[in-house]
Amino acid sequence: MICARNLHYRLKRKALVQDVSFELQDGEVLGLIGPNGSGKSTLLRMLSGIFRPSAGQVLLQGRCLSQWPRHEIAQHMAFVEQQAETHERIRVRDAVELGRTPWLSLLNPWSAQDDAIVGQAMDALNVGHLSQRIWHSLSGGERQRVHLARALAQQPQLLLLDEPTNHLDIQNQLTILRLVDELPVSIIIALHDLNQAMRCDRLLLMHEGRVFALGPPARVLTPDNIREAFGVNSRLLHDPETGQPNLVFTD
Ligand SMILES: Nc1ncnc2c1ncn2[C@@H]1O[C@H](COP(=O)(O)OP(=O)(O)OP(=O)(O)O)[C@@H](O)[C@H]1O
Repeated sequence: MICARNLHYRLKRKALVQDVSFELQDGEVLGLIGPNGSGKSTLLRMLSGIFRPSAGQVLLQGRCLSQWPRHEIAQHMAFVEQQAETHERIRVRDAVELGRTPWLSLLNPWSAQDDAIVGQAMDALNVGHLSQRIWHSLSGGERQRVHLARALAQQPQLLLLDEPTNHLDIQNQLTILRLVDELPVSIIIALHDLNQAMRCDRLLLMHEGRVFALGPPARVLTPDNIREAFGVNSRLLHDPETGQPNLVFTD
């Protein structure tokens, strides 16, 4: 689906991301974890094509991202940034409809099918009741859900999500995590909550711009890795009823 080959990103003389390589399989959910400033957002921006790598390559379906026309990238992947902004005075329904832009052309004008796709995306994120509200009047969590609805309306095969549960109350966090579990697309999701990260198929743990560990959650979220990367002690407990693993932390 998407492949990072020896990606580097330098700003002036500072290396923000160094030598990151991995390959995402179709349908896989890869969790991106790491302390503040470890390079997660910078990596996501390179994968989305917003940042051009200083060295290395992003391959989308085997072809270098820099060779893809912008609208074709948008037909394949959608990116929900951490503090995504949008135009002033735009209504929520219009913001979600923007997700259909990559699919529209003179030969392919807006149709009832586009209306239906937008409606489904709004229902999935529970923002239908906000349809006529001005985007700027929304709360942080409502904005986050509208951005996610816009990304779903884009019908991508790959979703890049930068801390999508930020700002959300617990019910909406669980809604997003359930969507991530159920959507039949590949997903790369940056998360700070390590217990939420445990639901991913694989985890990429970043530390100081580099890959510190990559693999299944149980192999990445070890007490040693957590201590070295985050500087905290942890223990894995199991829920007595469900048997689900749960990390608890001490400093
Ligand atoms: N425009 C910039 N100028 C200077 N340094 C920058 C710039 N943008 C990012 N950085 C630095 O690059 C490093 C990586 O930032 P990045 O936002 O990718 O980290 P992150 O892992 O996403 O952090 P967080 O968990 O806090 O969101 C940080 O040290 C950050 O301060």
